[in-house]
Formats: sequence, structure tokens, C-alpha cells
Amino acid sequence: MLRVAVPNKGALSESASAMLNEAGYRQRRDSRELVMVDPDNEVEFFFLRPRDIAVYVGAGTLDVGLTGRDLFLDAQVDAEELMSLGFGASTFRFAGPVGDFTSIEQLEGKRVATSYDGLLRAYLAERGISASVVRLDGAVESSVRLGVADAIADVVETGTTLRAAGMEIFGEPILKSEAVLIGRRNAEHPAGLDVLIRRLRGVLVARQYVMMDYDVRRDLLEEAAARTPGLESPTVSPLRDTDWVAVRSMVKRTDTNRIMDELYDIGARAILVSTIHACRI
Ligand SMILES: Nc1ncnc2c1ncn2[C@@H]1O[C@H](COP(=O)(O)OP(=O)(O)OP(=O)(O)O)[C@@H](O)[C@H]1O
Ligand SMILES: O=P(O)(O)OC[C@H]1O[C@H](OP(=O)(O)OP(=O)(O)O)[C@H](O)[C@@H]1O
Ligand SMILES: [Mg+2]
Repeated sequence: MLRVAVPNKGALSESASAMLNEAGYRQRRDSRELVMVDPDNEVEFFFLRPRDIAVYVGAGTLDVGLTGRDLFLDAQVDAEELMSLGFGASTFRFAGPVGDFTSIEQLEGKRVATSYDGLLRAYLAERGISASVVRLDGAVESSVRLGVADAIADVVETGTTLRAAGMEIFGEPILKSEAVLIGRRNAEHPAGLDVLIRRLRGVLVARQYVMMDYDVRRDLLEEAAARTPGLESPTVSPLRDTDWVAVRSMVKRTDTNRIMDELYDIGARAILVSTIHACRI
């Protein structure tokens, strides 16, 4: 059985289980379940703290895991990123009290609080900045006001938490993170892993693309089809009225309305958009 680690709670948990479910795997019903076997797919799921997932995969006791890129890199284990999963996006950044810092060089000799000390130490060392790292478990934004640090390095998503704490970001982002699938470095893929990856890719594509259908006059086909090249090439089917053809193509979800407008202006009609339920590319 393929042994897969899944976040048991926190920011990534729900989306990770939803994605696996969409990929055709059984997921737990009760959030207290720690292990779940999906006998049809020959996969065993282990629900673990997202921070610990890299440790299990790095140790080789579990084959692969879904976790955050930031958590994975922070753990500094021997594993590799197999694919990114398109959710759980965040940025890991420096922040300080409004007006205190403008560049990371000013951190020299200062105290920086974080929950990601592995990441932070590596980043500071690479840039030759010696600051003392204060490792905290969470609510890092309070550390400066409470006097244990001068600045912080933390996950920023909307920035609401920072603003509420009277802080602002400074310096370049330390890391752009999202949920990723990690596995053993350079290892031969265990049974079931290629299928898992293909299925997860299918979910990503089904989420990112829609299917677009439209009718267009034959003499306008080239102009219209150039707007909808699809992944390989659009499907063009004859209509009963031989002056017209029907075109079908996959289109990026975010481009849908712009392309519909352009097609309409060219002269395409009966432009229909439908969601893709699942796919293998
Ligand atoms: N708004 C957010 N807050 C925190 N983490 C986020 C956010 N958005 C995405 N993430 C990602 O989620 C992961 C952190 O998940 P989680 O919040 O479960 O961890 P944690 O903060 O260590 O745990 P907990 O808050 O339960 O103690 C990281 O990969 C992080 O980049
Ligand atoms: O930019 P925002 O949208 O405000 O989100 C970022 C905040 O969310 C996370 O905290 P979480 O809720 O996980 O609590 P924690 O600090 O205890 O981990 C993170 O550590 C930041 O504090
Ligand atoms: Mg958190």
C-alpha cells in the first residue's frame, strides 16, 4: 500500500482532503480518525500535524505527504517536492513595528521571532546577517509588543494579523509558499504514486480549465480558433449548415469571459462554457 501523509488540522487540512477526495480517494469522515485505509486504491492515509509530515517522509516511514512548502523547507529533511497543489498560498516575510525597519540589513544584532526557525536561520546565514532567532510556536505578531523580539518572520496571507498588531512588512519576501506533494529524494516511485500524481494533476487541470463550445462561420474559423488553441488543438466538427462549424476547446478558467467577448465580437455564436469534472491530460 502507498502510505500518504495528510494534514490533520490547520490551514491546509480541509483543502488537502477535498483535493484527494476529488482525485477519487476515500477520506476520513471524522476529524479524530488518525489513519484511514482506502482498499480500492491500495492507499493508506495518515493524518498528521502539517509540520511533522516532512519528518515522516524524510525518515522514509511514509512514502509521500501533502504539506506546505514553507513547513517542508523549515524541517530541513531529505525529501523533494514532487508537485505543487494550487492551494494554501502564503508568503513568508519579515515584519516589524511600523516605521522601525526598511531593510533586512538592519536586523544585524537584533532579535527575530518566528515559528519557522530552520527557514529563517538558513536565510539569514545566506545573507551573512547575524541576528538572534527566537523560536515561538505561534501568535508571533505579539512577540515584539511583549518585548521578546525586535522583528518577526511569519506567514502573511491577507496581512490582517500584522495590521492588527501595529506591524508592517519590510524587505523582499523570504519565500512564496503553497501546498506541495513531497516524496523521498531520487527514489524509485512506489506502487500507486504515479497514479496519485496523475490524478492530482487531473484535479488541478479540472479546476483551472473550463470546456468552451461555440459555433462560428467557416470563413471566421481561423480567427476564432486562434483565441482558443486548447491544449493540443481545438476540435472542429461540421454542422448541418455547411457554412458553419462547431468548435470545442479547453480554456483557462480565469480567461473565460474575455475569450467569450472576443469570440462574440469575431462572430461566434452559441458560446457555451461547462465545467470539467475530471480529466487525465
Ligand atoms: N492564513 C494562513 N495562516 C497560516 N498558514 C497559512 C495561511 N495560509 C496558508 N497557510 C499555510 O498553511 C501552513 C500552516 O498550516 P497550519 O496553520 O496548520 O500550521 P501551524 O500554524 O504551524 O499550526 P497551528 O496554527 O494549528 O498551530 C503553511 O504551509 C502556511 O504557509
Ligand atoms: O495575513 P493573515 O491573513 O492575517 O494570516 C497570517 C496569520 O495567520 C497565521 O496564524 P494562525 O491563525 O495559523 O495562528 P498561529 O500564529 O498560532 O499559527 C499566521 O501565523 C499569521 O499569524
Ligand atoms: Mg497557524
